Amino acid sequence: MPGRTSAPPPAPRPAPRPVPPLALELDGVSRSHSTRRVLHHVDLALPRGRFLAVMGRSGSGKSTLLACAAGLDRPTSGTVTLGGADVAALGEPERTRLRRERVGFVFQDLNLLPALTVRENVALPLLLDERHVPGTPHTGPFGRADRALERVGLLDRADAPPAELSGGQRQRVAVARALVTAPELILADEPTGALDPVTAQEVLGLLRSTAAPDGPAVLMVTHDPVAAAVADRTLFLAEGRIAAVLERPSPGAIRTELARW
Ligand SMILES: Nc1ncnc2c1ncn2[C@@H]1O[C@H](COP(=O)(O)OP(=O)(O)OP(=O)(O)O)[C@@H](O)[C@H]1O
Repeated sequence: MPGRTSAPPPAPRPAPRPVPPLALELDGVSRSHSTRRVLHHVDLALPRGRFLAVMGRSGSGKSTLLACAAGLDRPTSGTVTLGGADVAALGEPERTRLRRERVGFVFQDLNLLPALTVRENVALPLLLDERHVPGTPHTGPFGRADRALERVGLLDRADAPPAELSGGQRQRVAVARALVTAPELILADEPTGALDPVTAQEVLGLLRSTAAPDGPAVLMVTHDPVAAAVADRTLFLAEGRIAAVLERPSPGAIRTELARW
């Protein structure tokens, strides 16, 4: 109609941001030992590519949470979903395989085997997989180990025994070993507990860069506010319950929060 202006076309909607799949989900997880409740109804959803720190006083349930997340301990109630699989629904062989393929572990006591070279240690999770196909030198266990070692800056030490490396270098080897299977989740228990502050920052930087888009999620238990401040989010446990969750807190904010629980 003359004189009538037509309404402008609606602005295109921004495309929804893709939500990364969950690497780990805890839904109402409780864990008791005899009559004592160690975890109380813990809910947690950790998407791939995110870095979560778990803090709390000694005895607050951090290790129990980690063990339940890894399928190493069974919740008394609630469900743990790891890489889309309900852990309780799996038999022990499937659970072991799920852990080996989808989860990488980095612990304070490094568990590197002294009789093996650095390369062999990193390749071990692949060599233990009975279904593993040898592959070409590049795609086989040792080629993949070398690529993981390259990521942590230690390819030049691949032929050395772990004893010839510093503590920080050994912990970087442990990170390479955790990464070699391209897992969905890295579980780290006090990974910097035995390291000096500078070396600790190197290892934290590696974990931080690991939890990138398209990368695994990282769940790290730590007592160190400086380490926790590297994560996207810090969860505080108190007597087995989630007492608080902070987004990108500073070390100072973490100390303040810790003092409350
Ligand atoms: N197998 C078990 N049997 C009985 N009690 C247990 C068992 N495992 C853990 N507990 C108890 O559960 C509580 C939480 O233990 P957990 O190791 O999870 O705490 P934490 O926060 O990791 O402590 P820390 O920082 O000292 O490692 C503690 O009081 C502990 O004594």
